Amino acid sequence: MTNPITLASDDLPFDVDQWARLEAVLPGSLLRVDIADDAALAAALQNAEIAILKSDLDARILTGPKLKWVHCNHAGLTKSARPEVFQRGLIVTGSAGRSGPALAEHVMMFSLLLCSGYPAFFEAQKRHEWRREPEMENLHALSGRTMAIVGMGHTGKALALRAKAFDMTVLGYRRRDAPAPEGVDRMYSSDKGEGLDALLEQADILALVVNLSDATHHLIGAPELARMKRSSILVNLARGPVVDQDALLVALTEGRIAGAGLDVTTPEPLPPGHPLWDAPNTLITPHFTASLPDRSERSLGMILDNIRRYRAGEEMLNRISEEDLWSKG
Ligand SMILES: NC(=O)c1ccc[n+]([C@@H]2O[C@H](COP(=O)([O-])OP(=O)(O)OC[C@H]3O[C@@H](n4cnc5c(N)ncnc54)[C@H](O)[C@@H]3O)[C@@H](O)[C@H]2O)c1
Ligand SMILES: O=C(O)[C@H](O)CO
Repeated sequence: MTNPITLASDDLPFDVDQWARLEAVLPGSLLRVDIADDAALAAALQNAEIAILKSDLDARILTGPKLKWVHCNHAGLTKSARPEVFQRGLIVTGSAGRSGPALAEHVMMFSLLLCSGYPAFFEAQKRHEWRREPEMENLHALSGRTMAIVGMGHTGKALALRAKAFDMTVLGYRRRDAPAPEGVDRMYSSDKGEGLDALLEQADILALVVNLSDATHHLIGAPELARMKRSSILVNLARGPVVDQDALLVALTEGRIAGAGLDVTTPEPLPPGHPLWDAPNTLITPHFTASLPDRSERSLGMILDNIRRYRAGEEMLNRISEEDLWSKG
């Protein structure tokens, strides 16, 4: 069997042994390309049937007469998964799930810090003050409270298990109606005609771990924030535009919700003068979560499995569907 010519971007996070394992399944047909070299990339795309990339590259670049499959080593693809790519019949896959447990921990970190009033304690500590303000006493343990999860993919499922281990009630929201994953007390789905209202109304923590697509752009805006409890907290690990950030800023400033934990913003980086930095009870991390020790191995495993599936004509892992399209950005 001849191997398809496969372009692999040199910036993939693989060590020598991992590169050798990739080369071993594609003997004599792997083109390693310096992604910063536009001419080398364009030339390689003329011959390649498969492109394995670290970055979520712009769909306009991803053209070649023989190109059939593009893999981007990111979970959320918004630049490559564009309408023109699907019109050209390309298969697009990503690495969703390579960081699921770490993202779930980040949601738990924001939840614990915000519900335990940690930002105010930390400010007091920096001033060397032993301080118990009345509002500091109105703090909530996670146990017995409700975690509502929007997006029940790799991260959503990992988060459900962690929230359940904290004795929380766990609600989940996804597109398709299917049995509840482990740890989820009640699933809601758009296929059953259910909207987000039940989650918004019951959530103590509303966690966004969903793809950004045309369907989820500004999924949480002023009407949704108005339905949330005043004591609730919004956590966004997905992508900035899943939230209408202007509406969030108003809700935080007016005390419509009690706080926010944001690993993603609009734009990124968030400019130094942006008012969101100073929003009440808001924690911001710079799209940066802790890494799993086997993160690159998880990526390589998905790529090797998908090469096998591609050759066998089987359904591929993490294939982006037209429903996942983000055509506005
Ligand atoms: N903050 C970070 O560093 C970071 C890292 C990785 C991923 N992410 C973001 O988190 C998202 C989730 O990551 P993952 O690895 O769990 O991906 P995933 O693809 O496994 O999960 C996403 C889930 O969202 C669901 N979904 C999509 N559109 C929906 C809709 N309209 N309504 C309900 N559910 C919908 C999908 O069906 C899927 O189950 C990614 O898409 C990415 O945007 C952020
Ligand atoms: O989608 C991902 O993999 C992370 O957010 C990094 O962009």
